[in-house]
Amino acid sequence: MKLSTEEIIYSYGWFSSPVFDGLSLDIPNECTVLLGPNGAGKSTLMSLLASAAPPRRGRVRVGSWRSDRRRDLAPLRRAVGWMPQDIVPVTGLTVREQVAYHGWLKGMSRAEAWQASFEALRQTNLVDLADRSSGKLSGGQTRRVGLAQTIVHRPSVLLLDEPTAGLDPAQRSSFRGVLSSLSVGDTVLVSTHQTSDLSDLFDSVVVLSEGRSRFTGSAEAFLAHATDSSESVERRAEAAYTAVLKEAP
Ligand SMILES: Nc1ncnc2c1ncn2[C@@H]1O[C@H](COP(=O)(O)OP(=O)(O)OP(=O)(O)O)[C@@H](O)[C@H]1O
Repeated sequence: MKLSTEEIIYSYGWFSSPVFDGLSLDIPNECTVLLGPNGAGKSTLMSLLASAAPPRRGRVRVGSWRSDRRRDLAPLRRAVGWMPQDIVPVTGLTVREQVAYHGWLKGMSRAEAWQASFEALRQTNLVDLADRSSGKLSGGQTRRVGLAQTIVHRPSVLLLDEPTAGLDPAQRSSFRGVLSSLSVGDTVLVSTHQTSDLSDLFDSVVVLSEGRSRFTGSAEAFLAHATDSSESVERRAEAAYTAVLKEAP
């Protein structure tokens, strides 16, 4: 599904300098990794793509919907599943209830959301934890609950903001396994600082720096920025990232 920004201007306050000052970006229609240094604007971009925040100027397009057309906002938000960095447990709910609740928030009926929650838990290997209190889980389990509640309404576009941050290598590997086996979303955008972590998952790459796009293209074109092609994909991804950031904007 088409996912793009057009001439977006956005700042967190009227008097602060803009995070984006006319950002136009076409997100490729596949699994894309979003890279960029701290403060580059990755999380802000994700929240704008999910229409959780309105740009001051410009628009987001998701499929045929536009964020600057009032009647489009509800279907646009339903088409998108956004997993922010912090997953907040809903006090007093079990894992399955929390996942179903997010389906209901996206416009599903209660019965439909309850039904869909089981499938989301199955896809994220959480069926065994369905009746556990959602506030009493490990970091890795909480991330998987975050993923389950993001996919419960079967979005066409999936936005995952640093989904593996703070996880140990085993949990990262397990989360990656879950991610690669998901059968939702024809457009998936994953922000990360761990280039190596997701190298086997991404088809294309976007690099942001200081609110500007520094690279958008296929993974192959991205890796071609690394000079030593005999290195592993992980090492080439790191070298390519450094090279792209060093190039003149
Ligand atoms: N709630 C906020 N209020 C004010 N400024 C903010 C807020 N959130 C982010 N910013 C600023 O917006 C800019 C972009 O931040 P953002 O979190 O989008 O970057 P990021 O690329 O996701 O960074 P990181 O990799 O550290 O998560 C930064 O300059 C940041 O200080």
